[in-house]
Amino acid sequence: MSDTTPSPVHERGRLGALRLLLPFARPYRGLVALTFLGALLASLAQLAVPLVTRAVVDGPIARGDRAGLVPLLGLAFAFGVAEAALFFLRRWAMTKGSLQMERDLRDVLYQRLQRLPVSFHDHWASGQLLSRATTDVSTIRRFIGFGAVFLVVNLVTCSVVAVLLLLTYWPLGVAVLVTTLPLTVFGLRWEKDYNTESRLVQDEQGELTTDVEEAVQGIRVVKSLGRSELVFARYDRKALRLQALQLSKVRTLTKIWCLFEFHPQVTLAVILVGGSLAVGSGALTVGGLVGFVALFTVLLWPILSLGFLLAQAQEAASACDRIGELLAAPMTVTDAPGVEPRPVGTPARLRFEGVGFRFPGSADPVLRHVDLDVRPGETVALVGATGSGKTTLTSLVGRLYDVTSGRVTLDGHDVRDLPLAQLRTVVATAFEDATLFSMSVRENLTLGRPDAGEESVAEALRVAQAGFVHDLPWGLDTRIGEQGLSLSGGQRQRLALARAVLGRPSVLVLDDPLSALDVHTEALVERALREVLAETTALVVAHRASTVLLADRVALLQDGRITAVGRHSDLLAEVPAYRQLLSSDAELGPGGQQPVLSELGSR
Ligand SMILES: Nc1ncnc2c1ncn2[C@@H]1O[C@H](COP(=O)(O)OP(=O)(O)OP(=O)(O)O)[C@@H](O)[C@H]1O
Repeated sequence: MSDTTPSPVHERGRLGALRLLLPFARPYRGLVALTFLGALLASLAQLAVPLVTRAVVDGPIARGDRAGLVPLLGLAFAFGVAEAALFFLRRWAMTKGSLQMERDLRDVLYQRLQRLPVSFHDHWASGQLLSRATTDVSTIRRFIGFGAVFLVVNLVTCSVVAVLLLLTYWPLGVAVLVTTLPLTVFGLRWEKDYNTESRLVQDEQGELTTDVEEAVQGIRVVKSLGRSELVFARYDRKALRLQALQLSKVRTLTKIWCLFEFHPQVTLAVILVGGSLAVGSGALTVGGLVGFVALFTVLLWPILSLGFLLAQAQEAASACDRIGELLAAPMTVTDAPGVEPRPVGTPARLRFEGVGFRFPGSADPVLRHVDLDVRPGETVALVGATGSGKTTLTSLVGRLYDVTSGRVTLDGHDVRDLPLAQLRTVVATAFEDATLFSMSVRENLTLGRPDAGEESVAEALRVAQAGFVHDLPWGLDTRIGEQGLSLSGGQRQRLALARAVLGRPSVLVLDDPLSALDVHTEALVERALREVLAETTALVVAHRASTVLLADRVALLQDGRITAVGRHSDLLAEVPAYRQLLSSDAELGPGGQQPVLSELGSR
């Protein structure tokens, strides 16, 4: 997997990136509305208490009217009960809505990752994708389940309180508003820094995730090379960098919090001094001052929490930015508009017509003017030096990549004119690197053909000589470990082969499928495979001389061009490059391959 290509940290988005969440919130607008309504009404109920307090001080207390206290205290109690009920409503609606939105976001992201083309995955480190699909989604859920609501509610509360303060005694109200100016100026500046730092931290977390994933997946290589310490040192350097970035982020956050902590103390001092003077001069009643202070105390939590909530919003915005990059990545391999299934026979005719291919971002094409006609029922072996483009050519059949010039056809239909679902049913591929999933053997086998019956499964297992699965503890229902690591390389390869031949596809693409088998098993698999190959069209990448023997014809690929096609005995006799390739293969290969080569000459 190559390095990631996260977008550079820049001004893009900032809080505007949160717009990404709007389509996810739309289906739950009822719950969202209830959440905001509950939170707003609860805040207003809370605001009523200082107003009642002022009425109590200036009314019954000032007049010594005990009986007048009762209705006012009853009113305060009613507001308290209402606040509690609204709190419950808000928590219920908020939790339900945010968890549903989180699930939707996860689903959309997962589907997108599945549908993005292989060329996208070639350029993105898996750790970056993992951290976006897990950490970033959780960050967003925390924000929509808490921060978003209180950010809005607290801002509304602040505005309402500001108006009430101005109405209570406007000179003091203006003084309070003036003290918020530094809060706004510094807050906005640091918020910008925090945005940049959040993004850097999240990207670095993705890098670390990639390192952990690669170290775990490649544990055998690392151990056998004795490079654990080197790998750890590399990881530690990144961990240190993450720590430094986090420290810098915390420094900015601390500055923001200090500002928001310090502000209310200064403002309270201003209120007490100014308020006392106003009461002394008779411009304000004692009840008015008590109410003013009580109103201001209602503001304390909204102001104190604003720093934390803005930080949470910034992190969520960075997470939206990062997830947005995945959702906006171009879907290059898709169904053309209006494609309909077309008749494709079994076996089908596979043709490469003037095919050229260049990897995105590469200067030179890997394949040039490839013409190859594989007749129905024929098996063609692709032979070529390492890096000559064999795997790339086979990837074009099932549209893992799309040709950049020319076309690939099945029974005369351009593969791009077939629906992907149909194409990937009629074309089956077994890769050299046999990937199995954490599922039962049966689920792994029937992944591409969920409707395959017992008979087909048994037949596929026979062809791939994979009868060993019946000896597993629960037979076909045995769950195999992550990526099938609990099986040997040869066993995994045989299961992957069985998966490909299951259901007799119209075209079978085998990318050196027998490389991990011992000579004896290889011979058994080949014998059974011949039966399958007789009934299907097949393109087989062959590195080993013995695999070539499965084919009716051989195509020699050199530097992205097909330079010779023919029976392998003819090529052996007439094409020096072919002869050289196979003989160097034999010289480099184990001694066990020598007899196979002598067999080659006789065919
Ligand atoms: N995702 C990719 N992005 C850019 N270049 C790539 C990518 N995958 C392969 N290549 C390049 O394309 C060329 C052909 O690769 P390919 O894997 O098709 O060769 P191959 O003939 O199958 O090799 P081998 O026999 O070693 O499997 C190589 O030069 C390789 O470096």
